[in-house]
Amino acid sequence: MEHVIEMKDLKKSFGDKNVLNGISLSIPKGTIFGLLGPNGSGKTTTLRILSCLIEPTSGEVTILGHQISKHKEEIRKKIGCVTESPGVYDKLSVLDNLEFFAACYQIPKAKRASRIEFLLRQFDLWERRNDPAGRLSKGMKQKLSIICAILHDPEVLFLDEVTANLDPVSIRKLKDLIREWAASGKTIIMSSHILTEIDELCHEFAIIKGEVIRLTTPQKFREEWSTYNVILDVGADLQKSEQIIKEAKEVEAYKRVENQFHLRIADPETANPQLVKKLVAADVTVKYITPLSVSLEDSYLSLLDQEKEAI
Ligand SMILES: Nc1ncnc2c1ncn2[C@@H]1O[C@H](COP(=O)(O)OP(=O)(O)OP(=O)(O)O)[C@@H](O)[C@H]1O
Repeated sequence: MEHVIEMKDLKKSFGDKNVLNGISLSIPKGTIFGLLGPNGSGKTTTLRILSCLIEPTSGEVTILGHQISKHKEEIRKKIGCVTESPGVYDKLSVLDNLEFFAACYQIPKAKRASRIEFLLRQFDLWERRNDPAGRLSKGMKQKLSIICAILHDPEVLFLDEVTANLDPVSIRKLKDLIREWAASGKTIIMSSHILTEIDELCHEFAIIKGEVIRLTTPQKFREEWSTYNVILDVGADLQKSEQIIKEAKEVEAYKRVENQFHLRIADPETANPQLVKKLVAADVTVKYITPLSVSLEDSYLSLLDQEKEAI
């Protein structure tokens, strides 16, 4: 598998404060990769190192085959980054900001105007093209910094809390765009505190707290933290059902939640029908049996609780 980004034992200290204690991650081409972690866990620091904005204290990063310690200029041409604070010039107009970035990225003059117009229209900023960037709303400024980051059509994108300040319609559009970029082979690393965003978008994600404490996919992570995976509703036949559930070899664990049972069943597709047969044979009315899904947020909070207890 082609890894577009390789981080090896990345460490970063600010003075005597160790912020990154050895992050190693490999990210394949076309992946949307999430960075998750509590405040101050080092997400922005990691993204700033990857974006060549700050130097690591030690460790190495390779992006698209170039070592960051040796080939920053090569890397900068091929990456785009959206950081928490939009890096646009308030006194310049929207168009002049983009002209400036286009010149920095050495986008050929013949292509600049059409590329800029295309992106401004895509992000609903065309009508505001002559306004100074300082007069844009926070969300509009965020869109402008996204355009600045993708103007040169980079192969790798770093997005730090990219949906902050955007309205729901713009967030939906941006999510679709992020999926399109990945489908076209771009590699994206995004940090977010919004777990549904990680869940909906990311193929894989790492939870970091100075180091990687979990590397997983949204689905695997939910499965890992879901103690119960099936809901059974038997109406009024609670006692009789409980006896059957207790004795059923298909059920690994269960708990009663009001008028329902939450069950842990290893192989629901084959085990559920057998359990239902047993219940029906005992004259229990099975109202419904359905998968119990756990949100990524529940799983994440459970993990952080467990980490706290371990300290
Ligand atoms: N330039 C700096 N000088 C000193 N300390 C810094 C600097 N930049 C970051 N830090 C510290 O490094 C730690 C990690 O910060 P970072 O911004 O990477 O966290 P984060 O995971 O992005 O947090 P958040 O979710 O709050 O955005 C924090 O304790 C922060 O105060």
